Amino acid sequence: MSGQLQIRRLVKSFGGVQAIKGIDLTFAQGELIGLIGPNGSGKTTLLNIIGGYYNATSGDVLLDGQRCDGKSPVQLARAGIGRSFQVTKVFKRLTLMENMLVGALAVPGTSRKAAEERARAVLETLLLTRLADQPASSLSGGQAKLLEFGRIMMLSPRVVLLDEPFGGVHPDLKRFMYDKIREWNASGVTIILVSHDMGSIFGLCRRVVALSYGEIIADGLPEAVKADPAVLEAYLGDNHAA
Ligand SMILES: Nc1ncnc2c1ncn2[C@@H]1O[C@H](COP(=O)(O)OP(=O)(O)OP(=O)(O)O)[C@@H](O)[C@H]1O
Repeated sequence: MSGQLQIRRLVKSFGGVQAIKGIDLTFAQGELIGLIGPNGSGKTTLLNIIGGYYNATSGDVLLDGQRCDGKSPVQLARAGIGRSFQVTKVFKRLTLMENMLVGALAVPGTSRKAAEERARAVLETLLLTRLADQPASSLSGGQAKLLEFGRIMMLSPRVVLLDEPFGGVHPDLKRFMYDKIREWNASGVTIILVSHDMGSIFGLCRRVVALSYGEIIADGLPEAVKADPAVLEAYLGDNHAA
């Protein structure tokens, strides 16, 4: 299994709001794509559909030729899709260690002992060891982001979907996350990064897709997208026009 994603004529409506308006995109295995756009442009909705959390109103998403539809987090983990959320979704009443094991143990053939050892090593790199046996409800926002990132590190992902992964994270650990993202990418993992932190997007990604009101307004090399008049207009609106 590789990690190729194909999005075809995708539409997502919430009542009268069309959040995604019929978009087509193909991401090759091993691409590291930055997904940008002003607030409400459809970035999180697109990740939620790719990750199986929302069903599309029409159109489809294929992962290595197979539709990914309405799957549970455990099924997603098994399929090799790692995901972080804009509003973190850690299991608050479980300990950090238990959180780390949830997805990892869903992968067939994983022994508990090996998973625990790996989880301890990952928690250590994220400076969360002393909290391993605490409930996740005790974490700060930045630490919860790190725990989600750690859960992805427990899988051997082929696709990683990151929605604002750096919010509130200490700069040293942010650098660690950058390194890990580059390492995943170098080993052929397909990564989609949604972030309002343009330094991260333009520092990490070799392809940037810009959305506005549910449509693709630019798709290409970071420098070209950054200078694209439609992108400047979407972000700056009337100020830019003036
Ligand atoms: N569950 C929902 N129910 C109703 N409307 C929704 C829902 N989720 C998203 N929307 C609407 O869909 C549109 C796209 O929202 P989305 O959260 O995908 O944008 P975004 O680009 O991720 O924004 P932000 O940068 O603020 O996170 C918005 O108009 C939003 O209000």
